[in-house]
Amino acid sequence: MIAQIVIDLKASELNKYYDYIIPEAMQLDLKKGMRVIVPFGNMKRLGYIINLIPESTQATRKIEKILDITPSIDEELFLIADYLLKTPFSLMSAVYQTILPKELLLNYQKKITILDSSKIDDEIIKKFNKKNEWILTNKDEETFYNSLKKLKENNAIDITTIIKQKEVEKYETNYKINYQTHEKLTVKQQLILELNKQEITRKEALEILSPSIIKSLISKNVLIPELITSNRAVTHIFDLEDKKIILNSDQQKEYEKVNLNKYETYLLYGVTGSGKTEIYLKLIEDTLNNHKKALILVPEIMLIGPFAQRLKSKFDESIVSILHSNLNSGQKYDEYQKIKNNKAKIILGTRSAIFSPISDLGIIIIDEEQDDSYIQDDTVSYDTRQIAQTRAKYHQIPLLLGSASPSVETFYKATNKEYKLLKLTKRALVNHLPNVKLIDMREELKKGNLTPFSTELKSQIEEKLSKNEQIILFMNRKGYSPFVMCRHCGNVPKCPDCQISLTYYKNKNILKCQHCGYEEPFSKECTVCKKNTVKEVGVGIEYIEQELHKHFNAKVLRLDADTTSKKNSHEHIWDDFKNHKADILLGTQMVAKGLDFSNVTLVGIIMADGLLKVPSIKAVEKTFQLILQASGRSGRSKKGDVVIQSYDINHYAIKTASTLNNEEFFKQVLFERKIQKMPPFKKVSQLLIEHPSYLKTYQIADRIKILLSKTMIVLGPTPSLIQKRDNKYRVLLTLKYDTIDKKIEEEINNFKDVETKIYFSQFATLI
Ligand SMILES: Nc1ncnc2c1ncn2[C@@H]1O[C@H](COP(=O)(O)OP(=O)(O)OP(=O)(O)O)[C@@H](O)[C@H]1O
Ligand SMILES: [Zn+2]
Repeated sequence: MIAQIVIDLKASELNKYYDYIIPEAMQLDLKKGMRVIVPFGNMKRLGYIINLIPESTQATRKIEKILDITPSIDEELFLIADYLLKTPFSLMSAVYQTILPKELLLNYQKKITILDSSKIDDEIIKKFNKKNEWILTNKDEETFYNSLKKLKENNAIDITTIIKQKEVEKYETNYKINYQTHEKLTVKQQLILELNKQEITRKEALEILSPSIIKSLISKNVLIPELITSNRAVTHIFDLEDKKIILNSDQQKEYEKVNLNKYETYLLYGVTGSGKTEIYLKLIEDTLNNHKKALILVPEIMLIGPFAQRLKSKFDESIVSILHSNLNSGQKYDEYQKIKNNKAKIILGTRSAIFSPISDLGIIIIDEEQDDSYIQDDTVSYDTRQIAQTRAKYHQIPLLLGSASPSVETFYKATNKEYKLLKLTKRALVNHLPNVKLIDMREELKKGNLTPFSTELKSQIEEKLSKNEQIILFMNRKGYSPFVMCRHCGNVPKCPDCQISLTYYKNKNILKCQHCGYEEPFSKECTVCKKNTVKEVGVGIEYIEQELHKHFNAKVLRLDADTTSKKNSHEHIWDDFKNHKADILLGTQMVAKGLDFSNVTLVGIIMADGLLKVPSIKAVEKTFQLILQASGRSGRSKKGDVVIQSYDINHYAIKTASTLNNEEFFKQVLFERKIQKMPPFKKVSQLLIEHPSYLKTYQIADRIKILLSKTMIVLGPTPSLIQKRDNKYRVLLTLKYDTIDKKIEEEINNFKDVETKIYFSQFATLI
């Protein structure tokens, strides 16, 4: 028997199957979808078994080791992989890496051992440890590549590959306490018997006893150690709540339209605060009663806490599994095992949880379906909603997309009956949507108001504070100011890699690139003219925070990427604000959606038009959605207000959002998209072409344009926002089409060489 294998190495030249002989002894155990170790060139590598075939003339080498007891890639994951591989330029190895949890991938290390030390230079000898071994770091591999190659040829050293699974089960020690002892114990040793417990973890024991006492207790057979698998469970800081809710008649009517035994995509389109979550919970309950499992996706970590609280309060905590990027790899591994072993019945996670190995899946719910974070546009690119459809179809179950401001594409499909539309038009706890005021900030300037708060917003903040009600302020610009400039010569410090202006952070006194994270210390001295005249331009969230303290006597919590880098910080901020430990929550888009604080009666959107200026084909759509979502945080259980500040009050996205008029927005945006040949009418992708010569970059782009124009609309070439990077010029082509053939990949690859790099962005997210 022969196995066709994809090797775990990301390179387009290796993007094919390799045939390997299956040794006699493995024939019974080996199955399609298992991970194995194979020799590849002069190294060892992880491989995925894609096919088993009777014979092959290509196969000369043997599989060395099987890593799985049951296949890691099952029938359903293969289906998803096939789907992902239809996208041009997707690599097999990258696709399998994406659909499997990272914790199942392997770490490769090269180990050098000395065969003949007389042939080796001192500089290299120094690198070896006492055991005469040297484990290469990535840097070592680069630096010493040539010398090591020579030494190997001269038989001075041997090179072997060590392969380790990145994460494995963790064990810890538990002690059983033996009360039947006849040993004489000291006073301190006696402590353990006063606990009145059958067993104790080593950690707990160490809190009351010293290691030496524990040791002597073990020798006296009072403590009996045993190894248990440690549970690196995800912990929460919130308390469980006791909320019993009966669906109101509107909710009940829409809930009943969902058929759990049939594949169908639904859009639950309900105004903010209409109680979509309650419908989800009811459907999850029904799914569990059917002995099936539920998968729920939320767009960002901020929403995990609130949702986990609802789930864990309503259902048995132990059947809920949680997956997001803020978990450490041990926790992820344990959650993955919990799902694989069928212990988890409800799986709540962010984007990549869509690939969780769930058998007997009964429903998939995607909350805030309009959110961009459901799209990954990297080496592997996918729209989570489409993967969810593939899974729902496979299991013949419903996919429920929920939103108060659906994406234009989803809304279009729902109105064309491709999706079933469920609608909630009223809030659950109050009779009205909030009262919205749109403020023209140009008028404020004319009146001489130079603060970031309009007179209206200021007086509303004062009023709410005096009533002890809470306020959410939304500001989508990070840092203290979006850039700094020398007032003398006009120089603007830029990122050396991306050529994008650096954002100023006053607290840390640094300049930082929003694109790649590059940082440098801020200095008032201009690098060009050497005068001390560098100053900030424009305002960001840090500045707003400082101004809030200046103008109001209120406790402020800030929620953005910079205040949430620590573990559980999202949950702390959410919990603190919920318990009224602060009056004002100031944040980026993290505060805009999904959150349900009953005491918030005012939402202020500091700079609504700033959203329009984001370089994205979806800027208009996103502006509308974010304003509508943010407004929706106000007045959810008592009368509420919203103040939207903007320098451009006439743009239709801002106008329709300020009247909470989704229908009018969709009418206008669909009209515009139709003329512009944009989604949902055409698909839009991009190609990025990079070359060291300016002229050549454009020439190549033009030739590709001519080639592709036979089958699609091609716009460009236009310079990318990051015009030059790593000494290469960058230009973009925009492609508009109905379907794209994987074959264009081959044609375009013909243009690639050592100097020419070409990248494909399926969802046109390159800048
Ligand atoms: N039938 C009901 N009876 C009592 N309270 C309800 C009911 N339905 C919803 N609620 C309450 O109304 C509030 C809003 O509900 P929920 O957070 O589910 O809204 P949502 O539709 O998800 O809103 P958003 O889109 O703004 O996130 C919650 O506090 C919820 O507990
Ligand atoms: Zn950068």
